[in-house]
Amino acid sequence: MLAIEVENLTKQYGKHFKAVEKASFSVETGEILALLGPNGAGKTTLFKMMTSLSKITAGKVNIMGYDLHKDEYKVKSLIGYSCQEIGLDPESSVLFNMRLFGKYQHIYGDKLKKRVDFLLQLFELKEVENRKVKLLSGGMKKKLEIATSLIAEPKILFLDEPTLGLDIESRKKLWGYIQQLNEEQEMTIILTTHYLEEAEKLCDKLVILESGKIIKQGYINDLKEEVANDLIKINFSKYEEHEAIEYAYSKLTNLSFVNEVKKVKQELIVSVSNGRSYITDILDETKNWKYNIKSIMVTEASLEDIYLEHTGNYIREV
Ligand SMILES: Nc1ncnc2c1ncn2[C@@H]1O[C@H](COP(=O)(O)OP(=O)(O)OP(=O)(O)O)[C@@H](O)[C@H]1O
Repeated sequence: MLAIEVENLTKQYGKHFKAVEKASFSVETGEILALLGPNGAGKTTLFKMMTSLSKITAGKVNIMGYDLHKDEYKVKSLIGYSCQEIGLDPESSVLFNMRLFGKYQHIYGDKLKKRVDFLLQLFELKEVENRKVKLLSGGMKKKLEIATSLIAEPKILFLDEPTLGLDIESRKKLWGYIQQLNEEQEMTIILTTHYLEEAEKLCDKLVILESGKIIKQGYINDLKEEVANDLIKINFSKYEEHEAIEYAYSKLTNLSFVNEVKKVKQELIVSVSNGRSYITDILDETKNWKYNIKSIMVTEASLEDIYLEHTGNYIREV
């Protein structure tokens, strides 16, 4: 069953600027989808429209078969939304914030107490339940943001930059919680991220957004297969980089087994059908070059290569 269906979703600010333009994609129940894109691509705007926090200019959102426009109340009962601006009160305790968010969502009494307790255990926040939010670490705050969005037992979870600014250890821990929610509770999850590693680790599906438009989408495995080629990445010494890249580019594009050569910043990326078997041919070719090669590496296509293939740029990670 489709959990999320978005059709031609558009957000216009003012007369001419479209922050999101005709976005269409879908997510099956139990899948995790990543919306990937640089700053200002329109990820948050898309999320806000899908969660009815921002008015839709044009297009449609269906959540578990319910039209957001016609059944807003029902849709809201099915989703949880976690973002930085969620509005935690920094001067109050973890417990107080959790209970307050429960009340916002019309959950009271024993039911609220049990749910809050369950979530604090799940996210290992029980020990700090009486601590003021302003005294929590970044990782704890992120966990609390997610926990508050889960109080009403949503079927679909929206996570806006769930691990932004966290160190890699805290990030990995949060990935564990997200996977647990997905696997144990069959929760459908849609998240925005700048981190390719995050999308690769967690997600089944990918939507790449640039300047408000979807430029590529699909299952990560299919997208990797599309890139199909292995990539041989060549770097040169800094002082002769530019000249060397131009020279190597002209030489490599003439080799019969090379499918494509791309110049990306200080790197040459050579696509070949079977990198491992051709690496010696490439090394032979480079023997006579007068330029110093700093490194030469064979890799299988990664999410970064998929991103590069479709955007022509490495994603700017922050
Ligand atoms: N209320 C608004 N009025 C006018 N323009 C806006 C408004 N909100 C957002 N924008 C613009 O819409 C574009 C998309 O912004 P959005 O916050 O959705 O991007 P994003 O992909 O989430 O970026 P980031 O990763 O930096 O959060 C940006 O150019 C932003 O400046």
